[in-house]
Amino acid sequence: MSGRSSVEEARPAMPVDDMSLVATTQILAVEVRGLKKSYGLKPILRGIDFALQQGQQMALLGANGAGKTTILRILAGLSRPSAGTIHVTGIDLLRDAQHVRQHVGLVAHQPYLYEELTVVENLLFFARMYAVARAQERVQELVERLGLEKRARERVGSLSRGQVQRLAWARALVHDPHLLLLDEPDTGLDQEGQRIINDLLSEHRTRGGSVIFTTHQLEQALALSDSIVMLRHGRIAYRQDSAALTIQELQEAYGEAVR
Ligand SMILES: Nc1ncnc2c1ncn2[C@@H]1O[C@H](COP(=O)(O)OP(=O)(O)OP(=O)(O)O)[C@@H](O)[C@H]1O
Repeated sequence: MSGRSSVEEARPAMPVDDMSLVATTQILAVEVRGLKKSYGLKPILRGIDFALQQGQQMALLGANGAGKTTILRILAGLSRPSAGTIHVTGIDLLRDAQHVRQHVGLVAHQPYLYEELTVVENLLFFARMYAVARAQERVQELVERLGLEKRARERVGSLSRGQVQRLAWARALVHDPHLLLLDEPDTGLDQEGQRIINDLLSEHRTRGGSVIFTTHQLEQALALSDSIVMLRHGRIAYRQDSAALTIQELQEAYGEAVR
């Protein structure tokens, strides 16, 4: 991945489930402390703490409206927290959101694409925004990887839901980010689309990239994560290393958390 060395400052690494155990060598992918967010007078996040090591995948679970998307949007620099501190690959998000955005790719419910531009025009726009080297080649590569060749010159407004989701994945990956934030990322994808994103995710992991993803599929959460964090009423109700969990235990914990 590009640009990693620029952020390798000496921040300590902490396991996701215990902020008090401090290792010393590895920079954290994400460190969130005391995160709060309110919309008007309505508190949504009431004090969230977690950390994610480089190369780790975290599943963020919780009922509809629990605040999962809100956390991902804040981490992506699209929404400001009401309180708390956030570091992404060692960079203080509140001080330098622009720099953080260079390291983050987001696949969300909203595709964040320009409907009037074509597939290729959208990707070129984002590639240039992120100052991607050899933008044309990178865009071409992603169009092919996501199986969008036949739609490359069509406007986004004319694409199907699944094709838009494929393009949203390409946009999220165009600058080869360290951290992928994935909000129910297989929504709308057919079997082939799911196979493609599984391959892309596996390559991201192989390169040492980190992932935070949301899903309502508990089997998928357990299979694809190193750790699980569950939200309830704006707080973390449960966290556990995935390797320590069976699907039955996860279902039980989820049942309690969403009650
Ligand atoms: N822009 C906004 N203005 C006011 N309230 C908002 C806004 N965005 C989100 N909310 C509220 O914040 C709460 C958390 O929403 P969020 O989208 O983060 O939930 P979620 O856990 O991602 O849910 P889901 O599983 O349905 O995707 C909800 O009550 C929602 O209504």
